Amino acid sequence: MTKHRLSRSRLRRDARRMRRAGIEPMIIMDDIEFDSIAIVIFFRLIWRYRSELAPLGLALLVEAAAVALHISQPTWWVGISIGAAFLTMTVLIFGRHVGLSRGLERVYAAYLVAMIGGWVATATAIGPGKPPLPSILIIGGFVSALPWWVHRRRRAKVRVERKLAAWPELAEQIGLAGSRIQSAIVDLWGYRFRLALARGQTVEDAITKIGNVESALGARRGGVRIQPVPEQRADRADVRIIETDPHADAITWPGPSITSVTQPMELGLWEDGTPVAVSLLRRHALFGGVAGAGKSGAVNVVMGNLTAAADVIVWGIDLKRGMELQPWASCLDRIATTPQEACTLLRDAVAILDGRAEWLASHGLRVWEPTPDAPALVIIIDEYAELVDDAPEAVTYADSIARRGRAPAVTLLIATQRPSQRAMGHSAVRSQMDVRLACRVRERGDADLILGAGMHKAGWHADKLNAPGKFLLSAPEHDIPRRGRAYLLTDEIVQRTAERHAERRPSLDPISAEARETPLYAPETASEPPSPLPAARGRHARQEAASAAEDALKAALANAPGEGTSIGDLITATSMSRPWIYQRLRQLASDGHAVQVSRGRWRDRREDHSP
Ligand SMILES: Nc1ncnc2c1ncn2[C@@H]1O[C@H](COP(=O)(O)OP(=O)(O)OP(=O)(O)O)[C@@H](O)[C@H]1O
Repeated sequence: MTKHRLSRSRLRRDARRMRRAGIEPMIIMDDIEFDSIAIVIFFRLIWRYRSELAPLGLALLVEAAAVALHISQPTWWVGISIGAAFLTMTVLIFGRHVGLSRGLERVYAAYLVAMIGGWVATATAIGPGKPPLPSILIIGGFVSALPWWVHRRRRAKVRVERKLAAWPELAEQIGLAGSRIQSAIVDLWGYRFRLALARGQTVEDAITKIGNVESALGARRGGVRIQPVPEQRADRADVRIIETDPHADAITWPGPSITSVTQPMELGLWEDGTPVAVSLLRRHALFGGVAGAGKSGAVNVVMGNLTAAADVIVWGIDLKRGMELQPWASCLDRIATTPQEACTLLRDAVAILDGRAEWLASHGLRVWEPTPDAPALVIIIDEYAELVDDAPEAVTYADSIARRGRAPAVTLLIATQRPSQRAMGHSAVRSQMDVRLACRVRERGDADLILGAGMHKAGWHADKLNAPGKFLLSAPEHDIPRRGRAYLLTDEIVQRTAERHAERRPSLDPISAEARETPLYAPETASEPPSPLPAARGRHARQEAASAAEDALKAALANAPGEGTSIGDLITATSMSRPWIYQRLRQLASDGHAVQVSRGRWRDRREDHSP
């Protein structure tokens, strides 16, 4: 046999060529010891199966520790017992902070700590070889390892790790040579990883290779999605592998995803298993679809989230005698179940909107920033068509809120089966909806009614949705037709969530509360369309109105008698609302220009009469 001395780089090059030709290279050189190959293979196997072998490794470690402790420190068993008990409690109580998110996982980890601690303490005292300690270690260790071996998430993680370890080779075969996997996450529906592309490769290159990626990773057809990363780096791509269809069954609501109305809330999952997140801050929403398509289900998800946020108040109108919203009654600041109540509720909302708009204008502010002390107001109207039929005068208020409610954070969420012109009361409400969620509809035209003209033609096929809770979502951040499925809240979950959230609901801020008590537009005239506010007439007109009112206020204070003038007189003199008057009086008082003579009576500051 001729001896060949080959350089390593040459070997690697040849091996690569053979692989490309479909031959798995097997290089045997007579200067390599067979036993060293065996050792390498042995350690490779151990590394490959490290997760499955972890219990064995742990048992060996425990045995070694016990031998060492028994020989050197046999009296330490007391300290070890106390330490183990302490650690067991710590794992149970604080385990969630180290990744043990589920209760069962914490119990298992605590059980292991207690078992190992107890065994090591006993072995330290009497010696690890003393019966029955060896049999306890072997049998107890085996039994304790069973949950670890069968744990679904662990096995899925290991399977994905092994698959991704082969990526460099796979990437070379599918034309993405040089790309690297930066991080991977395994979840319920499959796994996803971030790909660092090689120099010169683009996300579009990766997208054109989707079929090859599916084949290389053994995924199902259509089971791989490749997208640019949110940070818009051209040399990175997010790859998602869907192994289980997330929409196959109802998806249980995982709990609220927001703590503030300023955050986007999760309504459900897209087909690729990623969450559907949408913001409702300063946006009106329309949920449509045939009876039984899941509108109320989607409203429940919104309720579950909004009631978890401390900076939003929710009012509800449910003319089906409260059938849909009643379970949330404890979290609703107000609920209307009759046409008359609905009308009053919407009229009050307009008064609040006006009060806030005026306050914003007088402070030179553009929008109402929700906080727990000054919460946003969301009005949920279930089956809007019933409101139109039973309380037509309420539509004027709804229209007003739809047109002017965004900046003062007074918004509508309307659910209706078919938002035709008639069902919407021939108002502009539908055109003002910023977020549109279409569940299944009967006819193509109905998709356009909910989502907007021409949407069906553009691929928004809400008539093809085939299960309750499935939807298409159109919003400023969602402009491509993708199917989502809403989370499902069972009646028990709704009840439990409402009970839990009821304690932490905010109340109306003073500006809004005062505006509601003293509406800018008197209730008698309420059924007429409200006249436009200064805020709606443009900046110049608003400034003029504000400065004229300011002058009138100062003049009224200057002309006030010694005992001061009443708030009612100031309202008459300025034609402004009570909150505006109070706010300006507070400001003038702190600047030293006005004084409160007695309760509700004010005048300007005069040297001779100063109190
Ligand atoms: N996200 C969902 N996942 C699975 N099933 C759902 C989902 N949403 C609703 N469903 C099922 O569909 C049924 C009807 O849903 P829902 O009451 O929400 O429909 P709807 O569109 O509000 O109907 P209606 O207009 O009559 O009030 C529910 O009882 C539930 O079983």
